[in-house]
Amino acid sequence: MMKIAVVVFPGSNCDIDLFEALHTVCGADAEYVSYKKDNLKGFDAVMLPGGFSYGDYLRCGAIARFSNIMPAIIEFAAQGKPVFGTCNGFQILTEAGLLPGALKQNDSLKFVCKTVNLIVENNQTIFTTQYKEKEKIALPIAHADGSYYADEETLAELEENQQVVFRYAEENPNGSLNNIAGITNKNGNVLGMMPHPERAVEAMLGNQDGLRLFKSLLENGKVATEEAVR
Ligand SMILES: NC(=O)CC[C@H](N)C(=O)O
Repeated sequence: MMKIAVVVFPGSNCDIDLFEALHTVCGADAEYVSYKKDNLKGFDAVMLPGGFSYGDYLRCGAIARFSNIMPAIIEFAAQGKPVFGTCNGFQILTEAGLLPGALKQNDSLKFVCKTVNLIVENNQTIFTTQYKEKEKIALPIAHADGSYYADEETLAELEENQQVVFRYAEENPNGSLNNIAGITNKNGNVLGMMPHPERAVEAMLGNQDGLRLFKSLLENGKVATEEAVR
């Protein structure tokens, strides 16, 4: 079974949701890993939770990116192993240079907390095979800095390589360019997204649209990891 690291930074507040989605709901082998650690030995995938790491001082994710654990995450990603970041996790991945572009303050200059519709633009990533192509799903968002920005050249490249995985459907809640809600790196093994799939995994709570993201990874991730180390 895949072993998944849930990295905890000072100020993370979605780490428990992420852990429970993996462990309790999916029955996966998940483990909390402190930002103080300097290695990811024995893990097959790494997940960065949402929250307010270092109180969002300077810029969201800008301080967390200098944590002890980051060189190990960068190396892990370079080996082609699965790395996932939601919300603040996405911000940390862009700050660390593992994903292109940046997350700016929402156009409204307000914190936005609601459920939005998304289109699954790429269901061929290791994180999305259980969705249908162009499927419309609903996921919660909760952020102040979710406006995706990249220069024109980078945007064109993202579109051409099918790196845009999730796009806001009818309504763009934050001003993201090209309605981008989630992207992968060129290799497809690093996914960052502003919406929170871990908050939509239980029928009792009214939405299970996030569940298939974790199930996709659990189904495909082990293969991806084995291919990466070969
Ligand atoms: N839920 C989150 O991870 C929020 C991320 C970040 N603190 C923001 O407000 O943009």
